[in-house]
Amino acid sequence: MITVMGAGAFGTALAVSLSRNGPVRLWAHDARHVEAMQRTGQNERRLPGVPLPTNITFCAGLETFSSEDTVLLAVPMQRLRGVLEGHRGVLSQARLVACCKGMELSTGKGPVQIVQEICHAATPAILTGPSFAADIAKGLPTALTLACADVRAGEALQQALTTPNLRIYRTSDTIGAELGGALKNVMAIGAGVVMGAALGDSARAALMTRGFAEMTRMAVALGAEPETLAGLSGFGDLVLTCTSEQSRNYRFGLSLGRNEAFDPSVTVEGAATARAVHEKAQALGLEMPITTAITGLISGELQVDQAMDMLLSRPLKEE
Ligand SMILES: NC(=O)C1=CN([C@@H]2O[C@H](COP(=O)(O)OP(=O)(O)OC[C@H]3O[C@@H](n4cnc5c(N)ncnc54)[C@H](OP(=O)(O)O)[C@@H]3O)[C@@H](O)[C@H]2O)C=CC1
Ligand SMILES: O=C(CO)COP(=O)(O)O
Repeated sequence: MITVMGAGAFGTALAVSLSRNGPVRLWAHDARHVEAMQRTGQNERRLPGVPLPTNITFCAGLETFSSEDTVLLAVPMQRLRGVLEGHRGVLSQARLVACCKGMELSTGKGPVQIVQEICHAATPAILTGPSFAADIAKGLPTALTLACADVRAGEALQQALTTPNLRIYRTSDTIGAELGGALKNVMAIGAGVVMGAALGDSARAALMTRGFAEMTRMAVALGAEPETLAGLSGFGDLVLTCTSEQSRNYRFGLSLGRNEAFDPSVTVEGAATARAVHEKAQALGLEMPITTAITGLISGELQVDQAMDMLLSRPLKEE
């Protein structure tokens, strides 16, 4: 059976799609949320307007969990460690598929690394790539990357998680897959700033292209294959979230660029991740000027014109 931990927009959308293959269990950390989903047949809090199929069951505990189960971890990045530590006993030997995108602020680690650290005997994997929860929930066609270092387990997960609308590609490069998803959110905030400040489509294309160079530079320095970054989990998701107002990271950037307030209850993974990436780049001695500028914009230490001056006045170099 598949258990999805995290009843946010993404976990709920994955549960809806996977329920076409068989029964799915959807876990939420808040028992009142579980009760509301049972009562209304919808997740009004995080994915309103989507009827939840009857073969999705809801729970706030994992009492009936079997170690044969596959678990999708669809909680926000900065909450992943706490969720795993709270359920270490039951999850210790499961197949654990991280579905979150980001880098932990306190450690600079990605989701697969955190799963490995806490649940040593589990099989860790990550499901990532360009996919808005609302699109998946509507049954629109979507392609994702499943990364698992254990090739056999990766093949089994690829089969189990493919649905008529969800096409899954596989790789064993978990480092590349998790970094692609983390780093593209930082660039999506930057693209939003560019458009919010009316700097133009050409500037956004420049940011995406040079941002992709930064993403690849860091990922390769940390052991990723450059091909992974060029795939769905990197380039694919960068394109999606730098160009669509469905992206919360992009919308957050739009408000920064317009000097407008942004609803703090909305999950914006790129905000904490920008800081984590900036710190890691400094520790590794990597040049990541766009990430530095975006981090300064998010913290309020830089205004848009200062960030632009900083980027445009850098010494001229080869592409
Ligand atoms: N939405 C999307 O289109 C996509 C999202 N993702 C990724 O999925 C991950 C989750 O995002 P998403 O579902 O969109 O986020 P949402 O903001 O929709 O939901 C977050 C969920 O996490 C829950 N939560 C908050 N704190 C905790 C905690 N301490 N323990 C357990 N659960 C907690 C929230 O509960 P509560 O409501 O009670 O606060 C809520 O159910 C992110 O890393 C995101 O990047 C990936 C691809 C697409
Ligand atoms: O990662 C996503 C799409 O692939 C979702 O993006 P946001 O978190 O910016 O909404």
